[in-house]
Amino acid sequence: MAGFTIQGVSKVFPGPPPTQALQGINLTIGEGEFVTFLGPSGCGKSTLLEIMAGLQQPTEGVVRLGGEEVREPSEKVGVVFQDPSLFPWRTVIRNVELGLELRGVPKEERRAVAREYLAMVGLAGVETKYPHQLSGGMRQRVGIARALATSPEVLLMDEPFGAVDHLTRLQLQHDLLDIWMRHRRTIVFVTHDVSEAVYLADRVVLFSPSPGRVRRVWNVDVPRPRARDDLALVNLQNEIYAEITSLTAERDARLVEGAHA
Ligand SMILES: Nc1ncnc2c1ncn2[C@@H]1O[C@H](COP(=O)(O)OP(=O)(O)OP(=O)(O)O)[C@@H](O)[C@H]1O
Repeated sequence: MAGFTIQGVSKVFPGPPPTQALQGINLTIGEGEFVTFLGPSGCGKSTLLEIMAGLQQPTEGVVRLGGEEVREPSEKVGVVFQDPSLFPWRTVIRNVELGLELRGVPKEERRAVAREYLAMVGLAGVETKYPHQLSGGMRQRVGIARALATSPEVLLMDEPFGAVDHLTRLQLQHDLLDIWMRHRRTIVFVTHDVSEAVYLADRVVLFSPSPGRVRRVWNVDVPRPRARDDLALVNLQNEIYAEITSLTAERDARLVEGAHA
């Protein structure tokens, strides 16, 4: 397993006009740690996650995974996006075994692994169905099983539960924690939802926008399994809401200043 070291990472998207998506990000994520990235829209959470996945290059700075510089996508990293992007013409099990198939793993072996991960995400019995026959929550579980099937050391998740209904989302959070507690892979999870960020994480990183910077980091020192109404979690949520309110007020004040300049 491996952790990340993010040193002086900035990202400018060329224009016109150029957009400074990230500026001076320094962050260390420990091996086996569960970290959530939180922040208002446009503060660079997805951009940083994509740089960590090797899908984008930083303009400045470096990201290391287990000491090695991340320059391109690697087998060590599994990625789950909001849209699981399953292939509609492949059955559920053939979607899950895709990564193993691309690596040339023999059919019997990859099928057994895919079956195991489908069972792990609570989907035993739907192997031969097609994606359109599943609910949104089930499709997202297939996406998670597919990411896990290649045994990555790290799971990077970008709003993976953003498109499912509230009750399904709570269940998926519970199941993800269950998987994490059994396998202790490093997980970095992007969300807009303060309660989700706090419930899941060992540490919550709040970003501020224009340009994206780390605003504040909180340790969530609450043992698992956690009750969602645990007083310490609720107090932490309130503290984070207050910080988001103040960063939004600061941004609005800057906009007004800019308009009067
Ligand atoms: N490919 C791109 N080209 C140009 N600008 C981009 C590109 N990708 C992102 N940006 C800009 O970079 C900034 C950060 O975007 P990013 O998607 O990383 O933010 P985010 O915090 O993940 O937002 P959201 O929560 O809405 O998904 C935004 O201003 C966005 O418009």
